[in-house]
Amino acid sequence: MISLSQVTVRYGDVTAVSDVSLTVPPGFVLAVSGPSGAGKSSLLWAIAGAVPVAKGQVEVDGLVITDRPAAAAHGVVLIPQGNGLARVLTARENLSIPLLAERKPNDEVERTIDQALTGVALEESGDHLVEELSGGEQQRVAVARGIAQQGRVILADESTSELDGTNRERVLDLLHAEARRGAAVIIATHDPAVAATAHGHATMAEGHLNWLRRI
Ligand SMILES: Nc1ncnc2c1ncn2[C@@H]1O[C@H](COP(=O)(O)OP(=O)(O)OP(=O)(O)O)[C@@H](O)[C@H]1O
Repeated sequence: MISLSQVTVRYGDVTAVSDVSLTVPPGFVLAVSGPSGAGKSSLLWAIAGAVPVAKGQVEVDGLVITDRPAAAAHGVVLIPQGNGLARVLTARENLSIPLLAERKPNDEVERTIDQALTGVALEESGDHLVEELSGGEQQRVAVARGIAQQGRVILADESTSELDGTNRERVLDLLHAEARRGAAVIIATHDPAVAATAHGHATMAEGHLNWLRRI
């Protein structure tokens, strides 16, 4: 369960997120849309513990989120805009880093990576360097890395923006499957077709959140 109460995020004089309260229970997908600069990424970063909260509180399943390492250890997975992949490592290596950090056995890590790459139809590309992959393929690697972590919260920031229709459907199916597994999922998106698949839909404007369809 993601619970935000009156969360504000500031960068100096800029208020990126203003007094946002929301809950996303396990099993639900929330889409957040809104114009560029509205505060969508900052909202996800706050939930991921990647930016400090100036006011209010973020809680995930009872844990107050204060920093990224604690949030990650608690199962808060961020699939960042721009993918956040190491370009000079292979797709497999990128997927393995968070899994090995969890000290999972090697054979389990390999199995999980195979499943995740197959899920995004990149089972043949695991040994390619990220910099050799197309933009859309890199985006699918980032999604596979997020899915492989089996988090309790999945935060997908524009994770379908570079995909064709087939791959967009594939990624949306994966994110919905994560929700059915029990994750609480938030997708930041400019794409109305993506938002239409979610259980709830909110928009952001100048840091404020407004519900179009409530969870
Ligand atoms: N690190 C930062 N330092 C200063 N200002 C920032 C920083 N990151 C974001 N901002 C500002 O905060 C506001 C919200 O940005 P944010 O990236 O959260 O919006 P967004 O809705 O995700 O935009 P986009 O759709 O373009 O990704 C913007 O005014 C942006 O310029």
